[in-house]
Amino acid sequence: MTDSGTHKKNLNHQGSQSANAKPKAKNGHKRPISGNKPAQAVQASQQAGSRKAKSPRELAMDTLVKVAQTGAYSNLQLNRTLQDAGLQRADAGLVTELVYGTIQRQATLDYWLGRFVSKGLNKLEPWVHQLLRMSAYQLLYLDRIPAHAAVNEAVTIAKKRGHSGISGMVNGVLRSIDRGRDELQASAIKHADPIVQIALRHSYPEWLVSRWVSAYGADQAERICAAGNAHPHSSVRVNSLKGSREDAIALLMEAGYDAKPSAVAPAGIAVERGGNLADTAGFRDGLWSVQDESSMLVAEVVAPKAGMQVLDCCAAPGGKSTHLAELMEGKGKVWANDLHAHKRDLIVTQSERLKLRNVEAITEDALKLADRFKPNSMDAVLLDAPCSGFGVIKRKPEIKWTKTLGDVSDIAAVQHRLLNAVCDLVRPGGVLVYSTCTIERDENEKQIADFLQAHSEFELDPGWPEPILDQLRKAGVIDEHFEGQAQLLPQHFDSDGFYIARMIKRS
Ligand SMILES: C[S@@+](CC[C@H](N)C(=O)[O-])C[C@H]1O[C@@H](n2cnc3c(N)ncnc32)[C@H](O)[C@@H]1O
Repeated sequence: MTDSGTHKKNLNHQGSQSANAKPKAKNGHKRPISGNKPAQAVQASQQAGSRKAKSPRELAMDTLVKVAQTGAYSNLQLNRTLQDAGLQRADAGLVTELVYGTIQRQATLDYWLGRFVSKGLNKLEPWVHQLLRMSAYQLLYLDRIPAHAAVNEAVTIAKKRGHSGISGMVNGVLRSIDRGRDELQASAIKHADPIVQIALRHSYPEWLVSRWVSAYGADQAERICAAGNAHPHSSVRVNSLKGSREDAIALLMEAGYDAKPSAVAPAGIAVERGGNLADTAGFRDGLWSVQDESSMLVAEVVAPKAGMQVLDCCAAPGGKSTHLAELMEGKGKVWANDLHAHKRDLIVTQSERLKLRNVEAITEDALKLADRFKPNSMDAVLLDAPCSGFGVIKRKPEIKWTKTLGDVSDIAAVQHRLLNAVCDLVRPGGVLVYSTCTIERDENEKQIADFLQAHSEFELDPGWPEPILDQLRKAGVIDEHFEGQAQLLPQHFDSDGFYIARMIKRS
């Protein structure tokens, strides 16, 4: 059983704003840094200098407070912070590491902090609580930040923001954590209840662990939790209309990326090292798109043919619509629909960048698509439904703290309505593919079982492309009983957790 919490990350940072201080995960991957624009950076840091700029740690602390208090997505809030501050790359990397890592590990951090904060963590001011979490994260999870740097910087922030009692308390608590470092390992947390133990070791809410233990067993549940704390690697999908995967790999390697063919997606390339993939010539020229490898399987499972009419009901920002259009060799039509008018532009921008002429972006509530299109008019319909998102926790760690059991049943009810609203658009003999980026059975297998029970005109279809089935079998995702639906867990390919069901409408 993996416990990434027992290994400290190798972070080369001396606590100052050093240029070579690039945070690294324990496996050598860097977290993607967004909002890092050198020209703006220089200008903004000059402006910031005259305003008494905040240190990277103070910026990280403020970001954590905002995410916790406003429910903002961590990636969006972090982008805003980085763009406003205009940090050098190394400092931006430190802020990124501290924000994601602290949110990821907050339950484990609170478990240990609770021992040393005598008045109780819930009595702390929000900024003090986040400062302690963030500093304990450095002490317990980041190898190359010297303890004195983590503690001193925390005390400096506490002095700047609070009274002397607070800075004294921060100093005392962090020094106690530092002294006990060898004992305060996630793997040292023992509890008679395996659910509580997994939840505390890997930092997840108990209700979520409990559901995963029921659905997948304790061993797999613990692997899911560990995988959700790993650094995500990047990946791109090659535009098959513009070149081969081999050519794209060669271009990426030339540009300094460590690129290799995806273990699961035929058009995918896994990228281990390098900068922002959306900031490459190949991306701008439409040679590739940035997409998770599990997500790339969805259009492959739809397996559309050139000339078909295909409807993507929930399409923005257009990752799967554009993939469908590529697989159709630019012929036929992909109707790329989304509820939100402002998201239509995202689909148009991607289609134009990829030079795809067979994507038509439309704006409609998918519940009303039956008013716009005739029954039996589509060769294939894709419902990539809104979902709880538990498959993408490693990219959006706050999901584990913000989503509730009530959210799961609410979104499952929406998915049920969406499936019922769009299924009549599939022609007899046509295909309906349902997918989510979650690992919740109520939104996946159970959703589809209920749908098939109510719609005897549909049946699951195991006729997926053989190269994909082969990889899924090798990874243990499916077995000889495969019927046409698969649940990828985040540990299977180190990619997102995804559910895909392919159904055929009987002729
Ligand atoms: C999982 S995301 C889709 C991702 C997209 N398929 C891709 O691969 O880029 C779900 C999308 O569903 C849209 N959505 C939510 N409710 C909807 C509805 N009732 N009708 C249409 N779209 C909806 C959201 O705006 C969101 O963009």
